[in-house]
Amino acid sequence: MTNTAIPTQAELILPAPAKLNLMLHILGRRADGYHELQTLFQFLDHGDELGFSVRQDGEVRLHTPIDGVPHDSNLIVRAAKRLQEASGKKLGADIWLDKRLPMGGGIGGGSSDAATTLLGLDHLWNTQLGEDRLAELGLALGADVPVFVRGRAAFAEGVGERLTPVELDEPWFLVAAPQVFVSTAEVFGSPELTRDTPPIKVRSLLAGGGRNDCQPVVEKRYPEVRNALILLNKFVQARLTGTGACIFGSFPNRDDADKVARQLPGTLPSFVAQGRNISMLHRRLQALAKK
Ligand SMILES: C[C@@](CO)(OP(=O)(O)O)[C@H](O)COP(=O)(O)OP(=O)(O)OC[C@H]1O[C@@H](n2ccc(N)nc2=O)[C@H](O)[C@@H]1O
Ligand SMILES: Nc1ncnc2c1ncn2[C@@H]1O[C@H](COP(=O)(O)OP(=O)(O)O)[C@@H](O)[C@H]1O
Repeated sequence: MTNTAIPTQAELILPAPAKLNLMLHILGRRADGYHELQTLFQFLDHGDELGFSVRQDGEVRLHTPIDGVPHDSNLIVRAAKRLQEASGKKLGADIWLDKRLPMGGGIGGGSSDAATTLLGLDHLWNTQLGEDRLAELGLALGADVPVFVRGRAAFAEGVGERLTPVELDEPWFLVAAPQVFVSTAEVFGSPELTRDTPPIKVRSLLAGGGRNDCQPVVEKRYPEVRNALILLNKFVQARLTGTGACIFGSFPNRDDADKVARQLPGTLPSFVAQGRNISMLHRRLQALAKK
């Protein structure tokens, strides 16, 4: 397949997969206002794609702008510059992005782009920083970046930085994207948000259960999300990922998920993808390391 967003001269092309929060509990609020969470992350085999080439002049240039996101605020550029600082490398990069994931949807596109940039440039610049340091750099960019750097499905605690890898089933998911922007800050700032869910052990979670504590708040404040949940719930148990707006349901095989996708209205864009315990990014990097 040709990729028009990424030119053939790119030295390295890597995926930036989406994630789902299969459950998300809010345990409390810290002194700095951030919320303590317990959440279960799994990757999808669907995502953005990034192309990278080394520049000798030290400049970082993203050639595919995102509407509404200034060049230097893009998480890709911020990740590249943090890596330059931390590694002391004088090299730069030309970067291209094929944006396929809906933005601000709770499926982690921006965080995943940042992690792919950290790992892609770590490879091309040969920084030798190691995964722990890269995850630390990622955390400074966003709470969801470390799980993408580690690349293993995980039970996350704290604000998402304490990760316990888990082995989950890998079902097919139908992910639908209500056409509304949900503000993460608004959801966490809502007086009606449940903030006192008791902590659970990863073992009991894997036995089934869990919910998304943000869902009632988002359903109440965003009718587009509530209506999409009502619709998808006619076919499968539907749930919010992160703070939304995306919702998902799981299926034992691709055909069943596709059948439901075909019955959704054109006003509710969706995609079908398989859950993955090892991210596509890590699979690709492992394959490169073997060459
Ligand atoms: C809750 C999750 C679950 O995956 O939601 P999604 O972004 O994926 O939907 C993430 O951890 C989101 O992390 P992150 O992406 O870093 O959050 P930001 O957009 O920076 O947060 C915006 C605002 O939400 C609040 N916030 C965010 C995360 C958190 N654990 N507690 C909070 O109180 C803070 O007020 C923060 O300023
Ligand atoms: N490379 C990027 N891709 C997507 N969003 C980005 C990027 N860089 C910065 N952003 C900003 O981050 C916000 C959240 O993006 P995203 O990661 O897609 O959502 P979520 O955190 O809900 O999963 C966007 O609305 C945008 O303003």
